[in-house]
Formats: sequence, C-alpha cells, structure tokens
Amino acid sequence: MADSAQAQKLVYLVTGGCGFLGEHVVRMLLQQEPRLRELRIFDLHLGPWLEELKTGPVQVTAIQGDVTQAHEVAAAVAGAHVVIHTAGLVDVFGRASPETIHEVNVQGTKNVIEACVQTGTQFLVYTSSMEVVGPNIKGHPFYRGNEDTPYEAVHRHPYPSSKARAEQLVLEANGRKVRGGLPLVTCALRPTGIYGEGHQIMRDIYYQGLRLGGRLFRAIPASVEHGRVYVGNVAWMHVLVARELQQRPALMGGQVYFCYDKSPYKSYEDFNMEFLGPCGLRLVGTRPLLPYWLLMFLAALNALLQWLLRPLLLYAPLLNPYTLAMANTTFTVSTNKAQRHFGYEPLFSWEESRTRTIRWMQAMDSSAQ
Ligand SMILES: NC(=O)C1=CN([C@@H]2O[C@H](COP(=O)(O)OP(=O)(O)OC[C@H]3O[C@@H](n4cnc5c(N)ncnc54)[C@H](O)[C@@H]3O)[C@@H](O)[C@H]2O)C=CC1
Ligand SMILES: CC(C)[C@@H](O)CC[C@@H](C)[C@H]1CC[C@H]2[C@@H]3[C@H](O)CC4=CC(=O)CC[C@]4(C)[C@H]3CC[C@]12C
Repeated sequence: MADSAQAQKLVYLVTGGCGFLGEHVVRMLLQQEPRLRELRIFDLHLGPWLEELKTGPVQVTAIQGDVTQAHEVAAAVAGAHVVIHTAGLVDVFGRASPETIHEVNVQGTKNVIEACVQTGTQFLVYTSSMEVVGPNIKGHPFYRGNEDTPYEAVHRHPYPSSKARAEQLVLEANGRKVRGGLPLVTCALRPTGIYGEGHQIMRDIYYQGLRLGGRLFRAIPASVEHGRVYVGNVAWMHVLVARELQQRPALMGGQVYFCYDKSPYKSYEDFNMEFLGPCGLRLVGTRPLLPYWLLMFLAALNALLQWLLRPLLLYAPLLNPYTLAMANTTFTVSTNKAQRHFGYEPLFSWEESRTRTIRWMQAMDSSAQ
C-alpha cells in the first residue's frame, strides 16, 4: 500500500461544481476518491457550503470563473490531472437566449478542451445528456434503448443542439496530444432526467402543487415512459469513470455512457409523485384531463406570452412546446455498458434514492412553512 503522500497525489477540477449535479460530484469525490490531493471547484456562482469542505485532509480550492472565458478556464485547469466538466446552461424554458446557451455549452466546452491540451491535463470527463440522442423533433420514441440503438437524433432546440455539439467536440478531442506529448483521454456521460436532493424543477413542481391546493393535474398519459436517474448514482458514475479512464484509456477513451440505475420506468408525472405524494400532493386524473391539442395550444400560448412579456419580465412556465413534447415522448434506456467497461454498479438502490429524495423534500417543506 503506497504511503499517504503517494496515495494522495491527484488534482481534480470540477466545472459547475456548485450546481445540482456538480455539488453531488464534489461531495462524492471527497468521500470516494482516496488519491485526491486537491479538489478545484470552478463555477460562475460559488456556494457558501464550500467553506465546510475546507476542514478535511483534501485541499479544496473554490474558483469563481466563467467557462466562456478561455483564460479563466486555462488558469483553473493548469496542473489538474482530471477535469470533470459539468458546467452548463440547462435551459429548456426560454430563460436564456440561444446564443448564450451556445456560448456556455459549446464555446465553454471548447475552452475546457483547449485548456487541457495547452496545460497538459490528460483526462476529461464531460457531462453530456440523454437529450443528445432524443427525443427528436419527430417525436420518435426511444424505448429502453442503449448506446448502440439506432435513432434519428435530430434537434432544433438550442439546449439539445448545444449538448450534442459539445459532446461531439469532447469525443473528437480524444487522442489529441496534450502539452508534454501524452494523449488526451476523453469520455462523455449521458444522464437521463436526474432527480434527487437539490433538483430545482422538482422543487418548482412541488410549490406549484401547493398553490393548487395540494393537487397536480395529469397532462401526460401514464404509458409514456421517461428515463430518470438518481443524482447520487450519476455523481458516483462520474467519480468511477474518471478513475477507470486512467486505467483503461484504450477501451474507454472516446466512449459515451448512459447514466442509469434501478429507478423505475414511469411517466414523468407519475415518477415525480413517488416523492410528491409522501409530501402531501395528489395527482388528479388517471388519464390526461385535457386533450393533447388543447395542451399544445396552451403551451404555444405560453411561448407567445413569454415573447410578448420579455421586454418587461421573464415569464418562463414549465409548460412550453418543447417541454410538452419531451414529457409526451417515451425515452428510456436499458444498458449495462458502464458496468461492462468500468464495473459501474449504482451506489444507491431505488429505495435509498427515493427515501433520500423524500427526506430532502420534507425538509424543504418544513423550512418553507
Ligand atoms: N438536470 C438534469 O436532469 C440533467 C443535467 N444534465 C447535465 O448535467 C450538467 C449539470 O446540470 P445541472 O446540475 O442540472 O444544472 P445546474 O444549473 O444546477 O448546474 C450547472 C452549474 O454550471 C454553472 N455554470 C453555468 N454557466 C457557467 C459558466 N458560464 N461558467 C461557469 N459555470 C457555469 C452554474 O452556476 C451551475 O452551478 C449540465 O451539463 C447538464 O446539461 C444532463 C442530463 C440531465
Ligand atoms: C408541464 C407538463 C407537461 C410537465 O410534465 C412538464 C415536465 C417537463 C418540465 C420535464 C419533462 C422532461 C424533462 C426533461 C428531461 O428529463 C430531459 C432533460 C435532460 C437535461 O439534460 C436537462 C433537463 C431535461 C431537459 C428535463 C427538463 C424538464 C422536462 C422537460
């Protein structure tokens, strides 16, 4: 067994480390990566909780920065052995312009890749998304598919388009020579809909239900399966893939892996009720209460209102043409590629994932009262 000084020798950088997924990746690294000497957390918005991490044996370095600024990224990456790039603009509600989404998600990823090449960082893990695959603009279902399932990945929306381009850049960069002459080794993880402690959309849906007297009204048929994965398991997969990428570069370099666990296949709304129900909410209707054409009309009306109101205020409801199409199109994965390539097994069972999420929501509820 190497002595502790030799064991703790690696410098990791997590971009977006203060986000919903990023925070879980940061905490998982501190718990599960024994070789960590320094953990750098790069984010546009640093969280106050970072201070509590600075009391442990690992040097935790918080870096406030912008991935769209190449020099800031290069300064943060310099000296890191591994970069986990989760930073991104996750916007399907029209809050940011298409240009801004592209600037952060695509140009920001280019800056991370170039920083690795220029400073000699050899390992890069990118947080991609199921959305890189689909649902596509034609509404084709993807039913329990895997990384090799043929599917027409056609996108128009800025978010999936930007994620697809960024993933392509990361995978194409695999094998490039970094400073010092060694090859850059990259891979991309594709989470399906992430849930768990800190999920803002779940929080928004919960408060929407409270405003409606504890009721949510079914809009999507229960038969439409939507892939979901617990944030703790996504974080664990990031930690594991970053470790094993160093051991098996030839096998894992340039590969994509869906993030998966034992979370059940359900509609988006029924899945959410696994957590919202124990918090007192009720989903009204065994089938959609409104016909789909009326939902499409209301979604389009929301999009029009957003456009009209933009000079005055940001109106960004959950229901818009894109989110309705997403929720209404089956997209689930069934794969074991991560298990076959780097021995991934979910760290948290479905029961644990569900319990942890419910506890978070109940704590959020009690603090809100
Ligand atoms: N939430 C989900 O269901 C899924 C998310 N993903 C991906 O996971 C990653 C993390 O997503 P979430 O944690 O949900 O989002 P989030 O919005 O909670 O976290 C993103 C983080 O990136 C930071 N960031 C944004 N722009 C930045 C910039 N210009 N420079 C530096 N930092 C910046 C934000 O401050 C935030 O802390 C994203 O790349 C997203 O595309 C993939 C699949 C599903
Ligand atoms: C208003 C109703 C129709 C309601 O059911 C809408 C739900 C809608 C907000 C979500 C349905 C599907 C979600 C997306 C999906 O999980 C895939 C994603 C991957 C990402 O990389 C980021 C988040 C998201 C786009 C996720 C966003 C919320 C939904 C559109």
